[in-house]
Amino acid sequence: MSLSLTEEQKRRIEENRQRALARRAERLAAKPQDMKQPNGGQVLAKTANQTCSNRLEGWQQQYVKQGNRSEFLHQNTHNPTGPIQGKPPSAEVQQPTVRPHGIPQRSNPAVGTSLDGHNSRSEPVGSMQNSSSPCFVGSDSHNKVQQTSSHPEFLQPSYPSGFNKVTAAMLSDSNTLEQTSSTEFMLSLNKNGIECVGNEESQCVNSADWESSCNSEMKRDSETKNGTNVSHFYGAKQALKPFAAGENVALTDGKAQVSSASSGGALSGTVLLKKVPNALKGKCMKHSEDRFRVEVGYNAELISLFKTLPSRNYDPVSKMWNFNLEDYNDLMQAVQCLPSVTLQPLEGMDAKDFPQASLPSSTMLLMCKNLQKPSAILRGRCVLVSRSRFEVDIGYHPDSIGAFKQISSRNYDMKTRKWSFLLEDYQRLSEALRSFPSLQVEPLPKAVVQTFASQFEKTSTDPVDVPEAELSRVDSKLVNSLMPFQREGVNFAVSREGRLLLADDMGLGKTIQAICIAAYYRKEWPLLVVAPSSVRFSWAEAIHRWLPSIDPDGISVIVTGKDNLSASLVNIISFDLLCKMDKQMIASFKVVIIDESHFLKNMKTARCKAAMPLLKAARRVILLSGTPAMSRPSELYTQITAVRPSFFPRYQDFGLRYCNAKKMPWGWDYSGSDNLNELKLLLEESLMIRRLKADVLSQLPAKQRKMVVVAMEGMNAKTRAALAASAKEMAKGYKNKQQEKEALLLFYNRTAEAKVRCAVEYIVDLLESGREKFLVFAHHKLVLDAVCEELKRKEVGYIRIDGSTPSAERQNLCQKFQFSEKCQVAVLSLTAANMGITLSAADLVVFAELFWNPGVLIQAEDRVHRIGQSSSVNIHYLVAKGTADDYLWPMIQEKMKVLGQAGLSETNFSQTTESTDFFYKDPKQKTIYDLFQRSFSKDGDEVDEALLLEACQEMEQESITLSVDSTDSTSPCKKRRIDDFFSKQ
Ligand SMILES: Nc1ncnc2c1ncn2[C@@H]1O[C@H](COP(=O)(O)OP(=O)(O)OP(=O)(O)O)[C@@H](O)[C@H]1O
Repeated sequence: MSLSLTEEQKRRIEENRQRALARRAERLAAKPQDMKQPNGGQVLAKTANQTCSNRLEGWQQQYVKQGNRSEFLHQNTHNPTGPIQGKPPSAEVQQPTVRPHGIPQRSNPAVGTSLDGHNSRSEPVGSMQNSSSPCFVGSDSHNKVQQTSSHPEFLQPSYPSGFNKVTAAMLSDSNTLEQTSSTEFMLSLNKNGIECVGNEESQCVNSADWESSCNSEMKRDSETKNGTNVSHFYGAKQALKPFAAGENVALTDGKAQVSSASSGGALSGTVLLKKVPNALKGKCMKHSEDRFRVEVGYNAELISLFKTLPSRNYDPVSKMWNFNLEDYNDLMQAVQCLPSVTLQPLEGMDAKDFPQASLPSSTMLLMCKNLQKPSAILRGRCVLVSRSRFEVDIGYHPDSIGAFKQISSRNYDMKTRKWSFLLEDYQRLSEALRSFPSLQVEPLPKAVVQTFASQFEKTSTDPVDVPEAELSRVDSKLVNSLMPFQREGVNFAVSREGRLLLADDMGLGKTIQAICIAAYYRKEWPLLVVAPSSVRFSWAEAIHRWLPSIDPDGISVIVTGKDNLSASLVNIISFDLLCKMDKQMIASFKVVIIDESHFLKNMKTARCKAAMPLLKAARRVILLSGTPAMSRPSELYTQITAVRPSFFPRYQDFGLRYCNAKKMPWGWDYSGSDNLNELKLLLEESLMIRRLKADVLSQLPAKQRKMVVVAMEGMNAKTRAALAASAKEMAKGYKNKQQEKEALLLFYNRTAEAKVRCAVEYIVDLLESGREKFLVFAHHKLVLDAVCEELKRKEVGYIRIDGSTPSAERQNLCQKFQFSEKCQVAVLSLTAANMGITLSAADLVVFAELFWNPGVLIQAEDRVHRIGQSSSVNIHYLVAKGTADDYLWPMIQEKMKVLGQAGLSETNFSQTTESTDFFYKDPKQKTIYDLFQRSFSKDGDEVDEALLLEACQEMEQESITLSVDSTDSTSPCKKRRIDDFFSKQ
């Protein structure tokens, strides 16, 4: 007999069933462990799906925007309802194909495996199907993917029914759980999170991409008003993004139990990590009763991990970390997050002692969180190491090694442990490295790429020969005088289109080269020369000397702010006056020479501010400096920018690359240095030429004398008047020789007073230019005192030897100058220290004052130019116009000829020094010159003979001993006689 139910009964039963179901659903929500029940997953998944439905739109929009995954979009278009509306809810995971080498090929995110046992491949709709779908929450007994409930602390009651904290975490954090096969999840942690698996090209993102996408997603998330903090995964890119601080790691999903269909057994709670093939291997060893240590090589991630363990201790001797056994399990579990490390367990403790199946403890979560921190990103950089090769400077990163090995030009340096490649492989390698999101590799600077553009395209490593410049348009006198290396300098300049930094060592003739380069561009003149004020007139002289085709009237030295700049063909101006000039007028110059360009090293100075716009506007920029940077690369920045404004438009870029720039509480510190070899290569290729004296010594004379015409405009009115009066008197003539001599000495004395300021200024400029050791000779106490005072004021180490220095002390002073680095200047009396001492540690001698006896001068020069001197010696004679120098200088030259002929001077003075034909245009001057000649020839004969005799004796002495002679061989008696003669003031 069949028992048939009435309609009413059926309705009531159905109502009760519904109520029961509802109660059960409530119970399930309250008791997460109940989710193990078959229906639990469904309930949960349904809720999740509903919750996430709003998000789907955003995700789709993102893809539309990206133009990516069109196939997926197409499928969605065909089934607009998708599983959310049209199908029973299910949590689905993606099922990528497995690539031969074991790394799974990421499949179309639309294709996945449903956790409820439905293979979503057969279902075209995949709105929640990508690997990181928030719908990965449900399970049943068949699909072997279960949401465990053994960690109730992960539940968050305020979540909608069916949500636990794990689910929420998955949803709220765009984590990176990837299913690598239908049965296994692969959580491939890389340096900063998840390894890129599958098709790198389409899926890997660099952190910059990620950041921007993350920002937009965060924005979208914050706009969600569904009452939950859940967000969703946005597809492949999102799944692959690196971890960021504050996220829950995919390990959270370790709460999910993943079963392996292939193995047939469930691995409860396991998150299987794919270790890279050449993972770093280490082992745990017993350290003490309650501690263990880890013996392993360097791995940045591992160290980050170690640092999260409370009981950590680093032993600097063994360079190993050890821990309390209490932390053992946590460590071993967390190590599973690191694909690049494997650790052998402690002896006697099997894997079962720290079951992989156990869910992550809070410590482990903390550790994994720490792994997500940006510090876990492995940072490195590409650095140029030669004209044709670059190096990738990163720590150990197994994946990138694989990429390196794909490049045929690779080279591994065992010493530095760095890989280098030909520049032509740069692009390829950069692309490969970009695919590792855990890696941040700073590229080569734009300036390097620009400069070595040809090397990026070809394999040739030969430097391109600099073509010979066609110099027929330049005065032949100049061209014929160029030494071979100077000619090369000019060729370089022309090949760089007249924009360069000529950084030859001091005394190698930068002036002649600069004049030649400027003359090559003569059609673009007027020419502007900016120089320290102490050498402005020397520039006028040099231009007059080397370019005789220029009318001397066309060369003007600007001495006051009122002078008309640009009125002449050649304009010479000091840095200081440049600041006072009209900016528009300054900017009109197309050819500019900057002498001692390191004067511009500080961009905050007025001189730099005045010069930079001028240099940027000019077509040809010729910077001259023997010491472009004296202490740090930051000093080069303005000079580089002056020549190539496009190289480093931002100081910070330059600072970060080459100055090891650091952010300090007070601002940026650019005082360091970094990548200097690259900087050198860049500069030499693009804009700088530098030869050292040693490089071209064979082309240089043993001594190079230079006349430096010092500017006298700073002379005070009283001195000027006194000098003029003296000259006027002398022009009248004298009744007797005594009067003549007295007048001359007075004139000489006043000359010293007039020159002292310029001489000091010149010495200061030399120091500022980086001259490390040099001699300064002067005759008058006034000048010696002024020089010493200034050195003292500037805290420059010096020695002083004059008539008052006891003989015994001279030796010590000389030793000090010779061997102490701090002792930079030797201030010497022309008559008291011109012989018997050796100061060959210097290779420059400056004569602040002239002297009528060339024998004295040559002897003075030879304090440096003597045995022990390996360099070419530079001699600078400071000559002041309108003073006694006008007469002394030609007289000296004439006498020098005689000494040269007598073999007493190694070099012929007149051949190596510059022309002096600007003297004696006025007949009165001729009268005075005759007076000088007459007086000093007659009265000086005796003295000259005595000096020459002593010089000969000294030379004999030197040739016998061939050793350093630092004793004063002049007898005190003779010396006094000579001193008396010359020091009558
Ligand atoms: N080719 C040349 N022919 C003749 N004299 C030369 C030549 N080259 C350089 N000199 C002389 O050598 C001396 C040094 O030259 P210059 O002053 O140009 O050197 P520099 O490189 O500018 O040195 P610093 O950096 O000290 O200023 C000068 O007297 C100059 O006239």
